[in-house]
Amino acid sequence: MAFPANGFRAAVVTFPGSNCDRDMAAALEAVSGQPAVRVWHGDADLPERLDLIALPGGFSYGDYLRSGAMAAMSPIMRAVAAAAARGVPVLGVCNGFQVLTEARLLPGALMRNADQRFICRTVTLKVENTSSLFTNGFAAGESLRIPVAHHDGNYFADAETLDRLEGEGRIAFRYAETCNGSARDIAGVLSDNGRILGMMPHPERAIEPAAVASLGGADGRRLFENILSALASA
Ligand SMILES: NC(=O)CC[C@H](N)C(=O)O
Repeated sequence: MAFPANGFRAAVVTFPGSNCDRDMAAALEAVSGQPAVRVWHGDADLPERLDLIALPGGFSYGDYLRSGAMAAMSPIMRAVAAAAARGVPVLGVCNGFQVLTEARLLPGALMRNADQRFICRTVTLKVENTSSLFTNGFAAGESLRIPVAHHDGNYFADAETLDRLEGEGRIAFRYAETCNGSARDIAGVLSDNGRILGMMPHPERAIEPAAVASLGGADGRRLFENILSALASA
């Protein structure tokens, strides 16, 4: 994929208990051809000139207190918030989504799944937003097959916030069938400027075209391709 002179530069943050950071870095490298910079939660600063910050899945701080609550207080999250305020795109997947809500970079909260069980399977998502840098290559209403693996994926926000998110086109994805009890079947939400995406499903586990559907398929790859093509044409 063509990309401007300096090449695509993404950072992947690792918290104690992250377990999808390597997969996220591998996915970014597979799609962009550029190695991702690995950043530790205790770092005070991010590398310069980033095109994307990825907060990966996992069980940061053992999910103690609430999933993502302690990671949201990590030194690196001050730098992430500052970069996001400058418009640097941020992708939070699963635990990364939990961290983004706990850090108040996205509205709402991820509660325990409605049936109290850990859910680990590939689900069908319906694409709702097609204008953000993460979703621009999808068709409205398109179905994607992406794996989920979480016990705290039950998205909650008050009715007024949910109405606002819907009115502003900030629901990125919905579950095609009920998954974890999420309000209005929300699987992913965008920030008001569309440059922060939090989603429970794992696109980095669905990037290998050769993989059969039971290994995740390749629909997640398209999300990373969307980011690259949006940035390349910006
Ligand atoms: N795969 C993950 O990121 C797990 C997220 C989270 N700790 C949960 O189980 O809810």
